[in-house]
Amino acid sequence: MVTIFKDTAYLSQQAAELFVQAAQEAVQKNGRFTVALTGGSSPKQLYQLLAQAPYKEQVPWQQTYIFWGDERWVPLTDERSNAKMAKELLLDKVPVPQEQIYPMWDEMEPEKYAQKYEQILKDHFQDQSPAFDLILLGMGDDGHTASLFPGTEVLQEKSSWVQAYYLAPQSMYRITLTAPLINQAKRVLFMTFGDGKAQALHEVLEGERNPEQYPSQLINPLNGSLYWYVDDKAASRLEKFK
Ligand SMILES: O=C1O[C@H](COP(=O)(O)O)[C@@H](O)[C@H](O)[C@H]1O
Repeated sequence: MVTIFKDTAYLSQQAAELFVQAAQEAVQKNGRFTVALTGGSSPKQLYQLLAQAPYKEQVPWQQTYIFWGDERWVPLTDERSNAKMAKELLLDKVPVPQEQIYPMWDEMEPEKYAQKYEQILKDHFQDQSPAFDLILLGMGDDGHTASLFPGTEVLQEKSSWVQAYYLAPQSMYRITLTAPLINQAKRVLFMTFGDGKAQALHEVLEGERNPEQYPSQLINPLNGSLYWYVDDKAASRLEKFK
C-alpha cells in the first residue's frame, strides 16, 4: 500500500499511529512486541513523536523488544551509528528495559557478530517463525534499504538472517538483516521523503524488476503487510499511485 503525504510531519504522525497499533496488537496476541528500527534521516521525526505524549503512553514499552534492520559498523558513540540516533531521540526517553534492546554492534569482527546477532534472534523467536511484528525501513536515493546496497552479494542471500560485509564505496563494514528475514515480518513500513528519492521510488514501485540495482524491490512480506509512506516530493515521478 502506498500512501502519499503532503508533509513529513503528518507522515511521521501516521507512522507513529501504525507503530502503536502494531505494538498493542502484538502484545494483546502474543504478550510482546518485536520491532526492528531503521537508521538514516527518515525515522527521526517518528522517534521524536514516539518519545512524547500521546504515543509514549500508548506503546507497551515493558513488553517491547528492539532490534535494528541494519547498522553502519561503528561504535555506539559514533555519530554515524543508527543505534546512537535512536537512543538519543527515543530509547533514552521511554521505559523500554535495557536488556530488551539489541544494537547491532560489539567489539568483535563484524562477520562473527552477524552470526551472533542471528543467534540472538533465534533465541528470541525460539520455535516460532522469525516474524517481526514491525520492521521500519528507509530507502536511499540509490534504492538501497537497510544495508542491502545495489550490486552487493548480500542481495543473493537465501537462507541466513543477518550478514555483515565490507562496503568498499563507503570504506566501512555494514551489518544487515537479509531480505528473506525481513520478508517474514507481519508489517514492514518504508518511510521515504524528498526529491532525491523520486527516481528510485519510481523504479522500485513501477520499474522493471531489477533488485540488483534497486534492492528495495526485494522487500515483499510473504504473509505480512507492506506500507510505503512517502511525501509528495518523493512521489513526484510516480504514475500509477497518484
Ligand atoms: O545508511 C542508511 O541509509 C538508509 C536510508 O537513509 P535515509 O537518510 O535516506 O533515510 C537507512 O534506511 C539505513 O538504515 C541506513 O543505514
